[in-house]
Amino acid sequence: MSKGTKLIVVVRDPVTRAISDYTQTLSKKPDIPTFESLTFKNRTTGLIDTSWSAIQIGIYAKHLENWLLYFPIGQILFVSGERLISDPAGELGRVQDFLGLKRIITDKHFYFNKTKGFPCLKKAEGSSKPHCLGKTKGRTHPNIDQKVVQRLREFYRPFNMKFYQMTGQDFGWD
Ligand SMILES: Nc1ncnc2c1ncn2[C@@H]1O[C@H](COP(=O)(O)OS(=O)(=O)O)[C@@H](OP(=O)(O)O)[C@H]1O
Repeated sequence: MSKGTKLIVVVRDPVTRAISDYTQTLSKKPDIPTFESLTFKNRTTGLIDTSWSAIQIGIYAKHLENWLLYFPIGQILFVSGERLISDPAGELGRVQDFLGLKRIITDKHFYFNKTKGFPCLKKAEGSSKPHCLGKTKGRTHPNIDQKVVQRLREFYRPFNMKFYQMTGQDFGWD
């Protein structure tokens, strides 16, 4: 990879990310254990299983430490997955600026689709029709035991703080 390569990384709340990841696996393998049981090495002590990829991927600060061995921070853009939903044009504005492109994609390209519950394109490329992402994006997540969610929030907090500090951005995941 060229030294000047620019990287764009979309990050979202690691707890929601883990549940989303699990939801995707569940859709392909309905017989897998529950999210709650996969989360812990030891549920009684609350020890999280960081070898489970759904959990591990969300420890962004650790991954960033490794990437910084190869790329300067200025070559990496961190896109907020939450803002990609609440303000897609704003977030894509940052992407276009980062890539040195003219801001061609703006608010006027999006509308909020109430059925999908997400922003969609008013016109897909090369078509005059609106376009939303497919059924595999924006799935309903299973209900997860709130105590497990809370334990995961606690687990991720220090890593999130470190990540905000490293990127100079507060993603507001607390
Ligand atoms: N506009 C729009 N429409 C639908 N979905 C949207 C959109 N913007 C962001 N998202 C969020 O993207 C999540 C899926 O993206 P992933 O990165 O998990 O996709 S991938 O499976 O890795 O390709 C998906 O996560 P889930 O909600 O868990 O399905 C969405 O929350």
